Amino acid sequence: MNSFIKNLHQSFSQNSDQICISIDGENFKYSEVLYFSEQIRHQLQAVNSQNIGIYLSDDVFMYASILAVWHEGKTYVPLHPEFPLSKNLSVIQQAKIETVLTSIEIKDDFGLKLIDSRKDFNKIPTPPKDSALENNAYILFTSGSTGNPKGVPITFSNLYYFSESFHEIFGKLSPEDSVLQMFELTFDLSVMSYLIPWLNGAKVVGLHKKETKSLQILDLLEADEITVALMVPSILNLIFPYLDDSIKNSSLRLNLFCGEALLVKQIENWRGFIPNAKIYNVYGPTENTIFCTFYEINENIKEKNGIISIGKSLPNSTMSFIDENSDEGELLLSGQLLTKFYWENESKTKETFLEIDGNRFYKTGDYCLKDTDGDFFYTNRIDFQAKINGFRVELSEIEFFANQKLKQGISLATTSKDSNGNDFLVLFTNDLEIKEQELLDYLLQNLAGYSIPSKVIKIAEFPHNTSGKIDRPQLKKNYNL
Ligand SMILES: Nc1ncnc2c1ncn2[C@@H]1O[C@H](COP(=O)(O)OP(=O)(O)OP(=O)(O)O)[C@@H](O)[C@H]1O
Repeated sequence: MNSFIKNLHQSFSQNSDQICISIDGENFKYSEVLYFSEQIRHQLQAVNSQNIGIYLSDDVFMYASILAVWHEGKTYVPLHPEFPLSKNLSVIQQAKIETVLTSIEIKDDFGLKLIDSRKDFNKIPTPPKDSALENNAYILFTSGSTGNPKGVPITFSNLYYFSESFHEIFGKLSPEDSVLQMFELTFDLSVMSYLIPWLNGAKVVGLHKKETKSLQILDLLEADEITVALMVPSILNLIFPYLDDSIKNSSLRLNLFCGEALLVKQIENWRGFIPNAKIYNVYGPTENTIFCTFYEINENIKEKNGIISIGKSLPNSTMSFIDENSDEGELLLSGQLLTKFYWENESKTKETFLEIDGNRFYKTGDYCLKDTDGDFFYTNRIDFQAKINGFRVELSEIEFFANQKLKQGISLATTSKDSNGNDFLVLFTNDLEIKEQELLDYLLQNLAGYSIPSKVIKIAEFPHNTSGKIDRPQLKKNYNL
């Protein structure tokens, strides 16, 4: 049994009477989740192909399916009911999926063998099958906003090192911990949110879809006495309207943010609500297993342009720039958390990974800076960089000054092309009160003329993608930009 599966298996046996999953008001013990997973395994035994699709909504069977796939020595590939059929089909085709675990009625005909996760065969648990550490635990297909979705295979070894690093920096959890799990399986922050609790006998509290996400999160934090939560910063924008100075949450002890730039502004509003929590900004791409940096947010927050530092590397991962002597540039990642390649996509692999002196590096596409203490700062995605009339414009700088002027909410700067093919700047904000002219005047006092947006668009709410991040392409599409 590989050391990752061994740790997981041990935790399931040692914690059999603890609550493993709590969802939609129902609690399931570790022994029960294991039991469900054995029923699914029973059906998987007849399946030859390695990659198994999971097409389930948030219920206990979704989690049991993951365990079943791993215990059978196979790899899971999440599909998504909210993805367009063409994307699900592209994933199925690329990953050569022949079997899908599901319990919801699939209206789209995938032409595949579908396994109902809920069938009961009265099977008692058997030990996990042997599988190598180098086998893939899951393959995630990224959003593909820039073309065909690309598959990122993450091995048991990657997960083993991630969990070791997590425990070293944040400490082990205990069966007394309740961990909020608000992500779709297609987004790898879900993996931290169920895996770390599973390895420690803690409770995973899942979100169910019926209610508004923001309200549900606030409710669950309180009612389930959540102690650990990983969130995307955007969720704070949705939660803020419901926060009240008189309400405090006392149970949350560890709150991690990942996935997008975290703003000082957002944390200042939030930290008063969770007085007992240690708050960290963590950073990382899917290609380097969930996240690979950490920065603890204390009284004196390190920031650049209002964006909080992403800090230093987790153990088992490294950060560097191509030019060793420089303290800025495109961030490169290397180490034990790194995927080996894009799934069956040699050209993309060649384009994105570097080999220097026998070591492999991943080019993140993120422009970063490093200070003299060795703390890193994310500034922008290189492909988001704008050129206006030949001048390089930092979108994050425009957002920084705009945010200073806003009374509430945040701003998001983007570019579009006019009919002559020239870039122009657009600023979105969800502060409906702010007067456009006041905002532009303030920007004029602080920025060069070419950095002033030609258009300010006020919106009640930013669109979010299935990962919960602000959906920039959708936002632009909504306004024909
Ligand atoms: N703490 C953070 N601060 C700033 N940016 C972050 C942080 N964490 C993650 N990111 C951003 O998210 C990216 C990784 O996200 P992910 O792997 O989910 O893919 P994506 O780039 O959002 O989407 P896709 O590749 O599917 O189009 C990072 O490269 C970085 O740009």
